[in-house]
Amino acid sequence: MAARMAFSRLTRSLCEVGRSRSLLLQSARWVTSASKTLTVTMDDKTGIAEMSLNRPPVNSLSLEFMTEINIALEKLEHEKFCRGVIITSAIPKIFSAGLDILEMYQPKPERLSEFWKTLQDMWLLLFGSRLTTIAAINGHSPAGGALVAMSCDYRIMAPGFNIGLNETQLGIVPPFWFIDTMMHTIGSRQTELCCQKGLMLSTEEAARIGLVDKVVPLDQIASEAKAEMQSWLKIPVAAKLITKQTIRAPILEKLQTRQEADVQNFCNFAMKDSVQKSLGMYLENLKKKQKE
Ligand SMILES: CC/C=C\C/C=C\CCCC/C=C/C(=O)SCCNC(=O)CCNC(=O)[C@H](O)C(C)(C)COP(=O)(O)OP(=O)(O)OC[C@H]1O[C@@H](n2cnc3c(N)ncnc32)[C@H](O)[C@@H]1OP(=O)(O)O
Repeated sequence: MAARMAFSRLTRSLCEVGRSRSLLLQSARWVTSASKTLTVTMDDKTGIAEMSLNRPPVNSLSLEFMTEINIALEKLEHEKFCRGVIITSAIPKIFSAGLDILEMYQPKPERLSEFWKTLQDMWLLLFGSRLTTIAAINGHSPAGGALVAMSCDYRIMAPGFNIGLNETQLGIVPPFWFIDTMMHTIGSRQTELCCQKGLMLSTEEAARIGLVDKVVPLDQIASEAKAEMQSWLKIPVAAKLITKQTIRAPILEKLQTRQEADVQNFCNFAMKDSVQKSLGMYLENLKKKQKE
């Protein structure tokens, strides 16, 4: 089943190489989508796209923001000239603060399930992408931010920031597919240590356990991400993609086959009084911290 899905995805990807050129294409470097919160540019010469997250103050992932990201990811996935995407942040010192906690705190039930479904879709698109994906982590990257980074093929991070799945610190549980993504990246023992304690690791600690692949100074992160991408793009595309899909298909399939149940579990869990109380206290502490 997994192999069949991987194969049909690959076939679809390769078929797209026959399609006509996008009308949006005007010059070597073009903007495929630009809004206040998301800019996606594509270099037609290299096939490298850059997706820059820009939702102040902290790039937290709201329903609308993730919808925008998903549309952009799908567009790139289907753009025949695109071969890789670098994901980074336009906000100084923050890659992404993870899920927008306000979406989970005192939510409207319908919106809450939509929110979760959109997050699932974002992960499925990114983790299952045919493109080579590199996270240029130029700021803090807790929880959902770490998920975005871990879903990429390669992570480059600047020193002075933190990354990790800190959910338990908020009194919430990292969903199984967050954990699976981390296990895929750093193995099960390190994942257990990191997830149970909700550790936020420094860049150097993250690099030591393989959560981050390369540490480079902040001012070199963009150029380093491009150089790294060039080296990935030299590998024969089909061989690289089939290898990626072989490794990732079972992990993707685990969520694909229980997406509905996962939405239901999440909504039930998030609506619990105890969880709402934890989220409320966490939000209050975040605000207090600002005043101190
Ligand atoms: C089947 C499933 C079963 C069960 C699942 C159950 C539960 C679901 C788990 C879901 C998984 C959750 C994933 C997540 O991503 S949860 C979010 C985790 N994120 C964090 O904990 C980060 C919190 N933020 C910070 O640590 C800092 O803000 C940060 C990013 C280091 C930046 O610091 P700083 O520059 O000093 O900025 P401030 O802290 O002053 O923040 C500015 C402003 O932003 C607000 N804010 C920060 N983070 C968030 C956020 N994640 N969501 C919403 N809002 C956020 C903060 O409150 C400030 O707001 P203000 O109004 O005061 O300006």
